Amino acid sequence: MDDLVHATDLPRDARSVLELAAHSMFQLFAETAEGMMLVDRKGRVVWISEGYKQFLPALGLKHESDFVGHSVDEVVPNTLMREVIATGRPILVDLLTNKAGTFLVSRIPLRDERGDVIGALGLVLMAHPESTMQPLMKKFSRLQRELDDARKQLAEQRRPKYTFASFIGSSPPVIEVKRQARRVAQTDSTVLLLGETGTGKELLAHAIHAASSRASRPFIGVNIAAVPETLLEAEFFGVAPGAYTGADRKGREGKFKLADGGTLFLDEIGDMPASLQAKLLRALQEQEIEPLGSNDVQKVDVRVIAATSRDLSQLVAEGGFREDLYYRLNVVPIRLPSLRERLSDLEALVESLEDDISRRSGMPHREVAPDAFAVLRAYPWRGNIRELRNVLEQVTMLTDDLRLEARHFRHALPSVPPHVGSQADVPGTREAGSSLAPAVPDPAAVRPLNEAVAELERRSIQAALAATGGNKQAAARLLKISRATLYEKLAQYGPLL
Ligand SMILES: Nc1ncnc2c1ncn2[C@@H]1O[C@H](COP(=O)(O)OP(=O)(O)OP(=O)(O)O)[C@@H](O)[C@H]1O
Repeated sequence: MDDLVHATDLPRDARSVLELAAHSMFQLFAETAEGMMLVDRKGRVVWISEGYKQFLPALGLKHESDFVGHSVDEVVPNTLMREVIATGRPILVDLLTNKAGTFLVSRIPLRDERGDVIGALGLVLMAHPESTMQPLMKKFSRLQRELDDARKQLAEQRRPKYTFASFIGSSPPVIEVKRQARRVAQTDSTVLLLGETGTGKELLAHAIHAASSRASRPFIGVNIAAVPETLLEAEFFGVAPGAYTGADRKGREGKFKLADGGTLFLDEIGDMPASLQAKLLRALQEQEIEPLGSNDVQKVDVRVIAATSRDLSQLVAEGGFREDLYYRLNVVPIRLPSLRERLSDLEALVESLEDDISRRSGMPHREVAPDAFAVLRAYPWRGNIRELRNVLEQVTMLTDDLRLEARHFRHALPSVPPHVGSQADVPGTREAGSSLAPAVPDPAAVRPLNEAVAELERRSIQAALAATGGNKQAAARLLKISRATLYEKLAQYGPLL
């Protein structure tokens, strides 16, 4: 606008270009807007476009002369044209509602060569936008809903996921584990959770955090086995700005920094590469980290809970784990019992897991029959509670029956001899590992050895993957084969999960 004010200072041809531009803009607006009006500095309507005439009947007016020449407030209820003239400030987009309906409007002050307001231009950009703009409004409300959901999810994630009450079980080894965990929650000591895969180490780590004074601060977990070795250092300690080109150019905070003030859960600590063990030890001892590509040392305040399903002391003896780091982590070791050691918790666990499965899937709650418990007790549960959950989920999805019986579980647990859970079997007392009489084989069921071996191999891999929630590294460990061999077998047998 200032440029236009000083248009008189321009050479003649430049001025005429500006005048032409203003003229053609005026024409363009008059033709493309649904309606346009001009008011003078007193707020009187001096002109309306052809298009504007369509609104007159809805405003209760018959002729153009009932509108033009009148004060704009008289003929257009709720207009803000006078305000624009008084302030000299445009209202570029506004919704005007009056007896004629709702309109998307724009109001622009008009100035003379000295810059004084001499009137205003009113544009009806869209009539009844509530219907025309519906797709846009819908998209907007969908985005708003998604934002609200994401906010809720984030708040949910930040809230402690599990408490001691979520750790189901009242067998003596579980009572002891909970007692130790409750005690250590009151301190800032490093905790080392030991136990087979799926025994609830991560759940217990959450519960310790939730019962500690750090509960309102973040709980950050890293599964060391799941992160490629080359990325681990950046994952832990972060990357300084400018250390890399590309996506990481701006720098990135590491998990230690993200857990500042809270708890850092280091799962599968036994898989920590030797090259990073010294740096981790320093972070634990000094509570200091050095992001990749930086010479700056940053202070952090982090409580570490580490977990492993491997025998760390043996790893130390074999030279695969630093002894000093082992002692630093092993301040308060807590050993979680395997499911085989606490079969008396099986019923409570099944009840709670079934509740959770039906709640999440929206399917009805299933009752588990006593003969089914006999089958569940006879199974070795190498994947522990995670495997129990997977089996329950699998069986629940495969049937509509509200009562899960032994027959439902036999398919999922083929290694349990067929007579277990049958009428002849007394349910209840047998623990895994007890000697069970093999069933008499039917000659028709005997298959060529290579086929039978392949089938057994396939099922074992399937079970290991189910037990580890699809974690191939952990599955390979359960099967006591290398990761490369597992990949070979997966290629041979096709997708199993
Ligand atoms: N005591 C328990 N009560 C209820 N659910 C449990 C219990 N222990 C474990 N779970 C459930 O079993 C699954 C596996 O538990 P979690 O991931 O904590 O085991 P983990 O020992 O950390 O396994 P991994 O060593 O493979 O990482 C989770 O779904 C968890 O909620």
